Amino acid sequence: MLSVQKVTKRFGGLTAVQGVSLEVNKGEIVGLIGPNGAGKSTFFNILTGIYKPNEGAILFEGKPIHTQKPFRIAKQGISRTFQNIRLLKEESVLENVKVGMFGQTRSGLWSALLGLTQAKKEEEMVTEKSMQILELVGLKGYEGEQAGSLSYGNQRRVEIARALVSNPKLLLLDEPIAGMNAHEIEEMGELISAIRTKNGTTVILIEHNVGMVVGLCDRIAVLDHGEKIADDKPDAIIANPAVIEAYIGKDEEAEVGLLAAH
Ligand SMILES: Nc1ncnc2c1ncn2[C@@H]1O[C@H](COP(=O)(O)OP(=O)(O)OP(=O)(O)O)[C@@H](O)[C@H]1O
Repeated sequence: MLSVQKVTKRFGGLTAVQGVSLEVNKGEIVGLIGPNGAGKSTFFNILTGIYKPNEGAILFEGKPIHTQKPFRIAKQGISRTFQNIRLLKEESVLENVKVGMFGQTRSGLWSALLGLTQAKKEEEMVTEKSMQILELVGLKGYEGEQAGSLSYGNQRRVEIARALVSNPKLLLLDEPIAGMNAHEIEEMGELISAIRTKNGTTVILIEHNVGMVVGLCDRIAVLDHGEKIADDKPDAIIANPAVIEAYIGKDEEAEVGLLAAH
């Protein structure tokens, strides 16, 4: 589904991502781990078109996307969440999810303003789809609540719902369990598995909690100083000396998780 080929991104004299390749198959859940500053978020920003790579290519379903603008990439079926929760906190949960369909509907501003039939139909369709997704992420009944009033874990669910409402083929999750308690982490793991099973969505997730990644992912790629140093099944990753070495002294949370998983 996704073929990242020797991608490099430089910021002035700093190489944030260096010659990284990654193949992702349809239906896989792939973890992307690495110490702070390893280049994980930059890699997501390259995939979604926020940054253009200086070198390399990215094919999505066989077509090059590294030259395309973010909205075009999104339209082809790549959706993401962000490290920091980005909700319209004053708006309802439903409105926040509907925002995820922006750019997917056909009616223009004028027809929307004039309330023409096409716009009305689309509005109904978007609401219905949003309600279905809210049920999938376990937020049925919360649609009328103000997004900012929800628990931290549920706000993350709203973000995922917003990313899912456009029916993405590939979902990129940037630290989906950051700041969550143990119970919320377990529930989020179950939700990500359910998204794959029920919707057939392929997932790449960045995460510092190695225990969670090991339990959830089919495969894990490890970045260190912008380079991919490992790409393997979870059991092999936690036994890989280069991975352990990369973490030691750099990321306490991940180091403890890695040793515990080991
Ligand atoms: N827009 C930018 N301009 C300049 N340098 C940047 C920019 N974005 C990222 N960097 C640098 O690139 C390197 C990789 O950063 P990145 O945020 O991708 O790492 P990360 O693995 O996601 O880290 P973390 O786990 O802390 O979120 C860092 O040295 C960072 O300071």
